[in-house]
Amino acid sequence: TLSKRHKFWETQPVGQFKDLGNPSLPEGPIEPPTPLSEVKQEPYNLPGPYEWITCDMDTEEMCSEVYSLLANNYVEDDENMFRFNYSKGFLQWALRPPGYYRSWHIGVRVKTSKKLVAFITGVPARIRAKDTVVNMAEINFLCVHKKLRSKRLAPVMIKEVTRRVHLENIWQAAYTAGVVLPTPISTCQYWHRSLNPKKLIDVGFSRLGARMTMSRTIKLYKLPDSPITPGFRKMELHDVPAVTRLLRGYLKQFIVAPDFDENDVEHWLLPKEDVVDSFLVESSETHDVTDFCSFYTLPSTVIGNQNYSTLKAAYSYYNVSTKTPLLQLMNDALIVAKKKGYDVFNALDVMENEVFLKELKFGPGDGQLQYYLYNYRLNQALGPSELGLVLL
Ligand SMILES: CCCCCCCCCCCCCC(=O)CSCCNC(=O)CCNC(=O)[C@H](O)C(C)(C)COP(=O)(O)OP(=O)(O)OC[C@H]1O[C@@H](n2cnc3c(N)ncnc32)[C@H](O)[C@@H]1OP(=O)(O)O
Ligand SMILES: CN(C)Cc1n[nH]c2ccc(-c3ccc(F)cc3OCCn3ccnc3)cc12
Repeated sequence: TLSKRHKFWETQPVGQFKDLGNPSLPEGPIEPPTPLSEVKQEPYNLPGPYEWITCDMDTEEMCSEVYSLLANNYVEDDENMFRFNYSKGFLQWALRPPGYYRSWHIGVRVKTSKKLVAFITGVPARIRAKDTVVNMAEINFLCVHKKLRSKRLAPVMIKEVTRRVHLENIWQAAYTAGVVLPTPISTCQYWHRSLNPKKLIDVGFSRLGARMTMSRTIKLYKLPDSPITPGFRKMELHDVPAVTRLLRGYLKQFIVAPDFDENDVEHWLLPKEDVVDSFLVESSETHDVTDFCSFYTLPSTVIGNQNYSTLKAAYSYYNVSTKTPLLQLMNDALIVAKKKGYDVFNALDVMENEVFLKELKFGPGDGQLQYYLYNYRLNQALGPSELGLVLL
């Protein structure tokens, strides 16, 4: 990182590697807002054959085009064995939260063929950094078609989404990536818990442990048929106020976390089939909601395997334990995920997750997820357990 030149990122208001040793720089915005009249009014120039398109995710046709671009060209693991396969329903959910801007769903297409060849998105979010709640854009789904890589298209995409976010008078952003850029606010490790070990070994996701047979491995990961916590049930619409109170109280302990209100909780955490699952523990005597757990559904395409085409993966989302031990709560989450046919349950070591990762037989993944803020300086990097933010 110190030797690498970041010709684009060195021009951006982000923590720079050269500033790492300099603790006296003030925390907070790196650059002041620009007067709206001075924000560039017209889109950035694209290379000749390409044009911008604002992607209306409400239309089935556009949603399908975005789905296919990502399904074929989005993030792969380091060994190019798996590629994220976000579903159309998931993308519509992820991109249309309360207060979303259609103009922040940005595509690049070929002028002649109209083929979608690149994409980047932002959604509005209120993020608290220490004691300051900041209106931010969460940037995601940056994707350039495999055939158009290494042509410096990504910096143009990033500048264009930045321009459109500025036009809405928002000056900060949050994003995560598997690559190291100037400069992570936190580096997190991802972990995997096998639910269907036979399939995971067949597709090469996992390997049979030394001195382990397949039947011994299946036994090792076996789970009960039903959750064991009394009062454990699916979240419903009428639970939104109680879950919001529970979650807001819990997230206060983290240095960076979303500032969810009831509208946000209704959108992000109410169960949606094959998109997001959420459960809570309601005390039978007091009817209080004492605990909460959730995971989102993100399949991965298995690249080039005869027997399987897809890996069904659940990703730990937001979890709160105030009465049920987190270990027991997350074991119930594993049990329902297994029951629903998931092959693997993934989690980052953020929040208090390290309490359950080893205990519940998660294994460490082969990479890290870097967290970033744009135009907002924090003077020291955060440990994963100081982070209360999960991006999709
Ligand atoms: C106030 C509002 C602000 C809003 C904006 C905030 C910032 C939002 C930032 C975006 C957050 C997105 C978060 C997100 O979506 C989650 S991270 C997932 C990103 N997508 C993928 O990995 C999909 C597969 N890969 C691709 O499609 C391409 O490889 C991409 C498009 C990734 C790069 O296309 P390419 O053809 O391979 O490369 P060039 O066009 O030649 O460009 C090379 C330059 O791009 C820099 N680069 C590479 N990967 C990056 C990444 N993941 N973030 C940021 N920058 C990235 C790289 O360091 C270099 O700059 P440098 O020379 O300075 O080092
Ligand atoms: C977060 N969101 C921005 C998508 C995203 N972009 N880049 C990434 C790099 C890692 C993870 C990740 C996050 C949590 C997790 F448990 C496993 C993960 O990746 C496994 C490796 N992998 C990559 C693709 N297929 C499998 C997500 C992402």
